[in-house]
Amino acid sequence: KRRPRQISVNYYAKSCPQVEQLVGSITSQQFKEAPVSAPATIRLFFHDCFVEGCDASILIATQPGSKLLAEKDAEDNKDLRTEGFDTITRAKTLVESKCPGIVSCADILAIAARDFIHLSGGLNYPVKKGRWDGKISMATRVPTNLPHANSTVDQLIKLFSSKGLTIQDLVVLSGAHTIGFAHCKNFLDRIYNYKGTKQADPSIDPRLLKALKMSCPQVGGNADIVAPFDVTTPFVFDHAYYRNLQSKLGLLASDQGLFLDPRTKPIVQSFGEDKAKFFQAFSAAMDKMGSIGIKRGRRHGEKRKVCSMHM
Ligand code: HEM
Ligand SMILES: [Ca+2]
Ligand SMILES: [Ca+2]
Repeated sequence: KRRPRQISVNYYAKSCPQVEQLVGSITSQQFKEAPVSAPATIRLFFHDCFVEGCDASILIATQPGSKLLAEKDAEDNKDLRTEGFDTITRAKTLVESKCPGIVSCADILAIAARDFIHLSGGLNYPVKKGRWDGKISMATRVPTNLPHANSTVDQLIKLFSSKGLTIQDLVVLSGAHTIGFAHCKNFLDRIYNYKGTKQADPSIDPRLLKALKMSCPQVGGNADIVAPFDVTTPFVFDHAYYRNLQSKLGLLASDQGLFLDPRTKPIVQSFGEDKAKFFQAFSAAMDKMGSIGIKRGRRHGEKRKVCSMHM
């Protein structure tokens, strides 16, 4: 008999009722010790869901000596912080000690991402569970399934639509850039040579431009330097991101583009005005993103014991 491919909030009610508490004890500890665990884990969840669906494929380690790279070793995933992976490893170890063989890595990642949104000031929305872990993790599948810092709004809309996400979902989920940081290389062209003009993008606030140029020299800069997405509240989950876009304070071309394109600009404006509306829409969009490519059963899925290794 085929079980429906759906997930539910009370999926572990009988098999592991304390799963959210267990994950929560790890996420709150991590948040205190290393606050960057919040943006790190939220981004990890996004990069998981967009490649092969929300199935913890992002957590698989490349086999030692193998030429076939796993997703996490793809160029686009090189900058995923270790704090995100560490959080999931710790949570999984604790959950396995109390409920062995029950809870998927994919579900733990979904719960942890929500925890960090809540810990950072966002809503504590309910997380559906019942995802199985995936059997495929290939670096070659990554570049076409993830957006890039210089993606056009048109490309972003097409990519999100290919995942079942709307234009509104694109704008809402980009609001995750209310926390976290980006490396210079992701906006270097934008501040020194926008579209080959040898000039900065005209849609950057001059003071922000000056500050970014100070942190990120055109050549010879330190590759580890990062700049905050939200210059006002980089560690607080709020709706400041949208206000910033209206003041030309977006960091990436893909961020600022949302205020330049007539299809997305009105949505940016409405979230800039209404925090509660953004929070509600963000919870709904995370639920939707968290349902991409769900696997159930042994034919397509597995329940890993260690998140970085297939069964
Ligand atoms: C819409 C297209 C998007 C593009 C082009 C994009 C691109 C990027 C880039 C280039 C970085 C910087 C990485 C680095 O330099 O270390 C980044 C960071 C981040 N992204 Fe996105 N992103 C997008 C959407 C999303 C979505 C949908 C989410 C989550 C729902 C998200 C969450 C984050 C977070 C939290 C960070 C900060 C990570 C950290 O500080 O460790 N992004 N993104
Ligand atoms: Ca995945
Ligand atoms: Ca913020």
